[in-house]
Amino acid sequence: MRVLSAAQMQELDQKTIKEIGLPGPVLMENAGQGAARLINERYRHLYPGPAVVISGKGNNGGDGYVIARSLLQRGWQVRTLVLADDAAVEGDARLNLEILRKVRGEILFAPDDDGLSAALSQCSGSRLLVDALFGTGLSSNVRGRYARAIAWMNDESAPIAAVDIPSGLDATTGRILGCCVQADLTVTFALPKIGHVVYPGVDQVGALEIVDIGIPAFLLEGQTPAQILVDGEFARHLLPPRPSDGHKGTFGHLLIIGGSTGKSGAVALAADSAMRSGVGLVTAAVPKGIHDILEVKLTEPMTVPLPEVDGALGAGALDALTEAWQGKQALAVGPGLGQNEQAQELVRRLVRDCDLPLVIDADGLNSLAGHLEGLSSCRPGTTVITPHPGEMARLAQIPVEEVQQDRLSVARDFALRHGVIVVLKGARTVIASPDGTAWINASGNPGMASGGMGDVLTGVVGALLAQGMPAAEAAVLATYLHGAAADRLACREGCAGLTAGEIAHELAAVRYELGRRSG
Ligand SMILES: NC(=O)C1=CN([C@@H]2O[C@H](COP(=O)(O)OP(=O)(O)OC[C@H]3O[C@@H](n4cnc5c(N)ncnc54)[C@H](O)[C@@H]3O)[C@@H](O)[C@H]2O)[C@H](O)CC1
Ligand SMILES: [K+]
Repeated sequence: MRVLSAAQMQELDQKTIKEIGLPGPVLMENAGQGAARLINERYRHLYPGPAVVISGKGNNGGDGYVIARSLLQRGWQVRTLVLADDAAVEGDARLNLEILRKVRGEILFAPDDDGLSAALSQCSGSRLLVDALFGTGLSSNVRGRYARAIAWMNDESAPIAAVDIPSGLDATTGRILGCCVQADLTVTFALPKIGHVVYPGVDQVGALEIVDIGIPAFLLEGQTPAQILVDGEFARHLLPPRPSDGHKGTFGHLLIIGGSTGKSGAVALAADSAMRSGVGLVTAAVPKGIHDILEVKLTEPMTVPLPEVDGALGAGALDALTEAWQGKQALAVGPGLGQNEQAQELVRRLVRDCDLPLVIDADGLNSLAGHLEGLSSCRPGTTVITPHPGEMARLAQIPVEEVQQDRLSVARDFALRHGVIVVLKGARTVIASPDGTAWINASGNPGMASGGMGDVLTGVVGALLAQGMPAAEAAVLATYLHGAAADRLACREGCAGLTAGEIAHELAAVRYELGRRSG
């Protein structure tokens, strides 16, 4: 499902009005009536209220006036609190404020602090709150009486139904701008916004419902860059074919490069999860000091011992690696690699010299921090990097706080600049392509917050690359399957104490069940 930025939604609104000729008041009526219907259904147990609509002076408030009128006509006791002067309300909102007045809606104006205190004292004890204060027009941190109104709503015991987006949430980044309504229900229009589906926004919206307000879907066609929420319905269409006459060679051979003393498990997890993701063959190229350990840990995957220095891959391993990647379909570089300078130099040379599809993770990524020129030698759009926020910060040379402030933009900018697919891991992992398209993964849970999970993801990405999937699709599907495997396990064991190895064991079943879903 597509998700929109605030600007993209406003562009769609305006195109519908100007190019299609659907007047703004009709859009607002459709929005308000649709929202009122859902509110009336969900809060039937609170009928007939009293309910209060807390509105701003913009079109989000305009939606609120339509909702107030619609609830009034359904028999609800409704009052509307406008945090502005009467005269400040303009345009389509003005039209609906006048209509609300003519249908005898009770309207209170709170243009200043004193007015707000007086009005709120009349609204205490309401059974239902409707948040129509700010929508996609919020453009800065919420302050003053607006912040007081939000705090008041959150402190009341009544559930809050947010119109379009919880007030205080940035529709484009999902950031909280000072303070934010904690909604029980959010009714949005046409399509979800990015802010609804990324953290911390995800925690603010409550139940998310979408109302069609009459915007033709074809208007989306030309709109770029696209953002896509990846759920099972979307992911299942990415599953690669599995020809019944397929053999090991059909499904590719993945070479995994990594490991160091004390970090053999990372390679083992990546190799095991690759095998469970449908690849034909896996070979793990590791420092010879841990080779025997891997021979014991791994059964199906093959192993190759490489020259080492201090327990990690040494510069002398390049020739052996060059030979090892012959005849392979993809490489996965980094699990357990370590921070040894020779191993890091080896990765930089490999990235420069190898033109196979590549997934680079963990210390493989740290090798590239400050040496990004190597990425430009990769064929555009064939290399996947899978940083967590700290690794992304080192690669982009910005503070990790800045990465987390706008994950989508950081991932997108890096992908665009370096021609790679970026998988920026975390709750609601973001995948970004050099063409600007971004995906937001909806699967996964806090049970994934433990060591080894990234190695498992690396194995899944590598396995799908080796099966011939285009890099962006492989990254999106792998991220979804990885989270869905954790969800499948969490259904039985909860979200604490899950191990990466157990999640890897769910991968085959998750892929099978996804393939059996029907549209
Ligand atoms: N035809 C349409 O565009 C439709 C829009 N819909 C609804 O409209 C809102 C977007 O309305 P907009 O007027 O652009 O802005 P808001 O109502 O979200 O904001 C109100 C107002 O607030 C001011 N403002 C912005 N930031 C702050 C701040 N930090 N502090 C104080 N005031 C602030 C700003 O000047 C705005 O004017 C959209 O969400 C929908 O709910 C209809 O649904 C469909 C048609
Ligand atoms: K709102």
